[in-house]
Amino acid sequence: MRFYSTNNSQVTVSAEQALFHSMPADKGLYMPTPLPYLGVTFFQNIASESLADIGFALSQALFGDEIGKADLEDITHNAFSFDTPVVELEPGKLSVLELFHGPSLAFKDVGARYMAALMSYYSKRKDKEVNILVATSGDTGGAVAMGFHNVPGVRVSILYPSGRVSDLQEKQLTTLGGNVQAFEVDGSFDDCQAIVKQAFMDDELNANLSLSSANSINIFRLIPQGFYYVSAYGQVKKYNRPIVFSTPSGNFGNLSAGVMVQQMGLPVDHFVAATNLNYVVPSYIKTGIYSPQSSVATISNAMDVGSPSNFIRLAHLYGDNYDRFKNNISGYFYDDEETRAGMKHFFNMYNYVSCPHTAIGMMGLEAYIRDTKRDVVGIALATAHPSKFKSLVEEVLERPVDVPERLAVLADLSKRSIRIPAQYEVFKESFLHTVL
Ligand SMILES: N[C@@H](CCOP(=O)(O)O)C(=O)O
Repeated sequence: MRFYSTNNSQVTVSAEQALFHSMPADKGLYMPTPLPYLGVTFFQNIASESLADIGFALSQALFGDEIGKADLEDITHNAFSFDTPVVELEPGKLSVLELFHGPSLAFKDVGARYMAALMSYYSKRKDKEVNILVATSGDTGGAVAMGFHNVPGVRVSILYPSGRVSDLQEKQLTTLGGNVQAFEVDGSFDDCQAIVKQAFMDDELNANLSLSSANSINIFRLIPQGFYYVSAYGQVKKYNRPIVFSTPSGNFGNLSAGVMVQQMGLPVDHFVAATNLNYVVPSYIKTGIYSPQSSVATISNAMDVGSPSNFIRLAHLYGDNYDRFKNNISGYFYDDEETRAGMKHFFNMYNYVSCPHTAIGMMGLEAYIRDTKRDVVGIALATAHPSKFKSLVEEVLERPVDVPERLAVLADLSKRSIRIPAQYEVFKESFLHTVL
């Protein structure tokens, strides 16, 4: 498998180059070519395995010519020591796919840990330290910090918007130390993402350092996110009815990963893109006009993305055809008041405690089923453990929320961050000071 740039399909690079360079110099994003059609039978055969075994089977189908079987087995089994259960709220109709059983209690563990294992594999033959730059609106940072903590030959710098992540999310980014450092940016997630992207285009930085990204701009953060759609399919295929996934969305990597496995042959009937007030994609689906905006701060902060990086990937997956796009994805969005009401509704109705992002996915799914009156197996992706948003969830549901030990221990640790304005030159100077 090779990887082309969304800005120039003629130039392709190897998996290793796409992994370490993250972004092509022409400012596009890498896409796999060819995206193999593996067929429904392939997915039927692997879907009931563990997440690690699904990951292994798919990795072998995709990169088996580049990485040997035993190494791929190590990579996937090291990455996925947890599973992604489907919890049925209304059997055969409405379920949640719980993606928060990994170390950082968010779905990003899947991509971050796979990438970390892959980088460790390739890094053995590299002589230069790899500098991972990552922008986060909440969940990516924690998963990347934990996934790459103490990985030899790798240093991680996390940029996050000051005051716009939850307390426990911030602790995950700022307390590990060692090879992980955090930049607290006076700005939005989009400012953090713009700084990271500018760093990848900076000749001076690239001449001196080996820079890579662990955001979903890196195709290897995104590919493993397809594995859990397969796992979910394995858990509900017994119903033998059309499957609809509702994906809470911010940077749209999660949804792009789902569409990729669908195009490889996973039998998914339809997707719902569910967002908060950062609704540029639902708005595109409605109007055909794509118009990125400044991000709006909401209680579902991890989805506060006004200019989603992966829109371009989605457009490519549909051959830049608006009708194909809107026939396969429906869009729904919710403000904070509706999100709070949704969290209460799912608790009262099913005794299910959800984080605000998951509630948005569940509301989008309910709305799709109500609007279309289709008889489908609906699965909403549960992206983060509710305890990551402890104070909000407790306030909305008026009940205490249990915090798993691995998160609770962070509460008493002191944060260490480097505070900077949202200015590239200030970041660059400070970053160079820490890494050179
Ligand atoms: N929702 C994200 C924003 C970054 O998205 P990514 O998928 O590109 O890493 C977060 O939680 O940080």
